[in-house]
Amino acid sequence: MSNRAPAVQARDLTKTYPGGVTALRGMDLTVESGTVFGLLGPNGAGKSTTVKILTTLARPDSGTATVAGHDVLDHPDRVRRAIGVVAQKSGADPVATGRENLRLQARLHGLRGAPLRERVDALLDRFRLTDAADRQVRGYSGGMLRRLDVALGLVHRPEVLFLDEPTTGLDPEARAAMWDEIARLAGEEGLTVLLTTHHLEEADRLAAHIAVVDRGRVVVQGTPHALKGELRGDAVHMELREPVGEAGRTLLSGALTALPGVYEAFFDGRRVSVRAEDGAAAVPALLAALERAGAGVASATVARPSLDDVYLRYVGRRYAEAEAEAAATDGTAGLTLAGGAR
Ligand SMILES: Nc1ncnc2c1ncn2[C@@H]1O[C@H](COP(=O)(O)OP(=O)(O)OP(=O)(O)O)[C@@H](O)[C@H]1O
Repeated sequence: MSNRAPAVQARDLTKTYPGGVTALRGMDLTVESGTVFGLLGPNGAGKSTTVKILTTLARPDSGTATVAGHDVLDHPDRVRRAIGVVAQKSGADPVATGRENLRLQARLHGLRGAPLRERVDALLDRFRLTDAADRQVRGYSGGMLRRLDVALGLVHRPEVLFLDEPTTGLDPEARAAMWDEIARLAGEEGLTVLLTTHHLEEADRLAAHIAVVDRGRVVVQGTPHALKGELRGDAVHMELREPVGEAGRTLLSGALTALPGVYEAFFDGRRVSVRAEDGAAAVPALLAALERAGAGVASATVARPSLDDVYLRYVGRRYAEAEAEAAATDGTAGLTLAGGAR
């Protein structure tokens, strides 16, 4: 970890949109310089609103934030010079070529002549776009377009790069390639990357630190390893033959956690998840306890705790459930976990 000042610091940010939707309820964040930080949460958790405030596109109702040492409210122009922003939607001009897009961006940042050409060539090379440089962007694949977007965000050598859902809409191969690119950014260039994602696996793979966001605040943060490590033992997931009601859940929960070496039980429809000191050893007793309580079990699996289990532990519901809830409230198609909900 670096001993430089944090790249991003936010304290107690709140924001309620006109119409009464409260997006942030006391958001606190500290992002160390030179790291990849993941803001992880389901759709509607408040990630984009946080990024809008940190990139000076929105004002909080209360709270403070600094980015690259500059206060976002007092010195928005300094913040803008220090950051690169790659929005969810591409900012590239589809009828211009990749090179033209980069040249324009470089000119907007005051580059001219040889330094401009060198910077554009270096970025085309760095993001494997040299061969496609003189083709119109509208013919680019999803992966190429995302790489161009990141290159556009880096033209002026920002200290902090904001990546909003960097792999949404990419196929698995392009997503894996993008993950490599992002990992390289922080590793090689000392850049700080703040990425927002609702993709559990993405946060797990890329981020040195993760803040799990739910309903406008951070519920837990730490390294993915530490977060998973805090969950002692194994996760045992069981599928019941029938869903259980509220009263049944309390009863079953009591019966399960009374077993030796079993810590916690969570219910989600027909799914029951417990954490157990030794998952495999606990399964027979768990199955017997459920059968005794009249709940038949269709299947059981044992796994090491995942970020999904971390989410369940701190938020009290499954990640996919939170996504579905957000989609139902917003009317958006929020279920794009793409293999991440484990
Ligand atoms: N301009 C706006 N006006 C009113 N409500 C808004 C506006 N922008 C966001 N919201 C609401 O604020 C809440 C938080 O939204 P936000 O976009 O910050 O979440 P998010 O975690 O980034 O989700 P997503 O990935 O879908 O963007 C949501 O309930 C959303 O509907």
